[in-house]
Amino acid sequence: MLQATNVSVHRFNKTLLHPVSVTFNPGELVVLLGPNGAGKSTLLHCLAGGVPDSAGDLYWQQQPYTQLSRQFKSQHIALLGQQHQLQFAFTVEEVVALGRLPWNTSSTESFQWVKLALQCFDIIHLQNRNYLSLSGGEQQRVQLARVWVQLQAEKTDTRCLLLDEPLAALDPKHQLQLMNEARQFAHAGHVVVMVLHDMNMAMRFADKVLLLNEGKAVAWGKPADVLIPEQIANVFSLDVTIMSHPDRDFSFVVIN
Ligand SMILES: Nc1ncnc2c1ncn2[C@@H]1O[C@H](COP(=O)(O)OP(=O)(O)OP(=O)(O)O)[C@@H](O)[C@H]1O
Repeated sequence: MLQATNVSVHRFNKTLLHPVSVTFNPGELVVLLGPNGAGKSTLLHCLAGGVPDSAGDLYWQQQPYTQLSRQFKSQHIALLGQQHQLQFAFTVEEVVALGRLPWNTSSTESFQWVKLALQCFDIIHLQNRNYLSLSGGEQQRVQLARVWVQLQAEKTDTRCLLLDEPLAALDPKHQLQLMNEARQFAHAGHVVVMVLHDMNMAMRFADKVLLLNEGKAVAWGKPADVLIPEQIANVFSLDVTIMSHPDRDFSFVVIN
């Protein structure tokens, strides 16, 4: 369980994130939604423990972050931010293997996880390619594979995957694959929190949605309870209709 208590960020005389308290349970995929500048990435980075000037408290499985060793934290909590800067001509396999750095596992075991990740994110055919020569979407899949291997272990204790706009640059098939993979990982007993702009992906895949606006958490709950026309009008200034899928058990948002 990941618990944030009164987490806030105040910088340059501006409150980027007003105090927010929220608990992310194992087994749930949570989507952070909100307009540009709402504070989604700021909150996600706070959850990763990577915002030194944030206030409030963070707990992983009831333990304060401040008591977790760096190695334990990076074996249990992985963040994929929006930007990945890599200057060196590593191969795809080498970039994915960087995710194994927090682990002292044998190279054989590491290689097995890397191989699985290459299959899982459909990049096995790119394995020996120079990362810098890949397209944006291919690079994104490599980075997703890197954070995925960071959390893999024989032990089955709870882990936490934090993804900032992971669908950006992915084509529709790979978007769907990623959402299925993330949901499967969450439902296996882990915590998954991701920032998305796609309300329909949230409707379909999220167990819960946290809606942010102007640095404040404004709604929290099941997607169908949060993503209602009045709320969407207030937060996104959009006029929408919610429709049910004719054959499947989810609704979707149509912008009028
Ligand atoms: N270092 C900084 N200095 C000043 N303002 C900042 C800084 N970092 C972020 N902000 C501001 O904080 C606010 C929240 O930013 P954040 O990146 O969390 O938004 P977001 O909801 O993820 O937006 P987007 O959907 O555009 O990615 C924005 O108004 C942004 O301009």
